[in-house]
Amino acid sequence: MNWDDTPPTGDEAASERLVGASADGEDQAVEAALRPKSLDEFVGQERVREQLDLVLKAARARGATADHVLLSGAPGLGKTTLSMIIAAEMGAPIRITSGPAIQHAGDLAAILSSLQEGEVLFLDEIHRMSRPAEEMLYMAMEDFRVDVIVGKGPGATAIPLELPPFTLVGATTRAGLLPPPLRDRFGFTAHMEFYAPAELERVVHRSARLLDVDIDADGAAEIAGRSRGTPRIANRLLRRVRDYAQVRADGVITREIAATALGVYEVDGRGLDRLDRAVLEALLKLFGGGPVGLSTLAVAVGEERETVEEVAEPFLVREGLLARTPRGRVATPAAWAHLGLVPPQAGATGGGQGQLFGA
Ligand SMILES: Nc1ncnc2c1ncn2[C@@H]1O[C@H](COP(=O)(O)OP(=O)(O)OP(=O)(O)O)[C@@H](O)[C@H]1O
Ligand SMILES: [Mg+2]
Repeated sequence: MNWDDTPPTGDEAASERLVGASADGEDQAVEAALRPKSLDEFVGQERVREQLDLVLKAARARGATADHVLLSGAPGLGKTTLSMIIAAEMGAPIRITSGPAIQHAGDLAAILSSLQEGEVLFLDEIHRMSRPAEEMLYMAMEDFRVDVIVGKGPGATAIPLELPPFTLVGATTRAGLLPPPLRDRFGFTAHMEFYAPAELERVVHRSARLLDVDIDADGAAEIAGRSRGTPRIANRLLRRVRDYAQVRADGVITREIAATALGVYEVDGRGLDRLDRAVLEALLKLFGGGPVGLSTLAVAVGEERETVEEVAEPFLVREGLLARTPRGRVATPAAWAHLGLVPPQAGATGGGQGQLFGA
């Protein structure tokens, strides 16, 4: 569970997946091209957009620098995109860095002292900043001032350094890991939710237009439905379906083309991929729907514990297909339905293990 020091194996496994939400190398250039440039272009997240619109408009009207903004939400929901939009809407330059890149307080001092007035400092993965840097940031955010320590030991002195007013935009996938003093120093916190299917359809249509891809309404709906509530995944699936439409069809993306193409890539109608389905299938077919311990389940699918827990399970839980209980992993009725299997008779539950059901 310690994401601060060692990246989990699950993270690595996630980056290879078509339905993984984190960015991988292949995505970066296209991703930049598909980024909305203004709040108006930004699809969905109505509440966040309206609140942010007010914050930015008010700051602009006062001729002031906008309040610090914290963006929290799962990977691929648009945090980096929004940070760039904030800068664009304020007509301000943006400096981009990340928590892990700031090892020492001195690194942060160097960045802060070189900011221009009104500049947006985007601090990605802010929960992974080092402790001393974090403490320096408190003062910088509140008083636009830092104390630069010169020298070591008893002879060390703190030299106060005035900073120009700037807007810190912090992004985190794990708001819960932020120390309260840091969280409290943001004037505005935007919590980004997973996108509704209709919103993802709009994302798909917009990206298709930018990529010059022909797609009909049903085709977009099919891709949206398999995108796990995440624009990054929607864009990635769209590109794979485009390839398929180009090579195996006339280039136009219809529902049938989208479904067949994503079938080739083993992304099912609900956005589950091979790993997700393997976990569900083992849970249902080998363990009668559970409860079964995580380790046992992981061995059954031939994966690491962490991979099952961090890569497959979060989405299965979110989708209401799997529950984590004190006694172990349990499948919900929706899981049986999704795999087209019949649950065991009521009353036959309890031990659960060793029963074989379905095909
Ligand atoms: N609201 C949106 N409307 C249209 N496209 C979006 C929206 N949000 C995100 N995207 C698209 O999804 C991709 C990923 O977004 P972004 O990089 O901003 O996510 P992120 O939250 O910063 O992810 P991470 O946590 O991995 O850094 C971008 O290429 C962008 O085009
Ligand atoms: Mg990002």
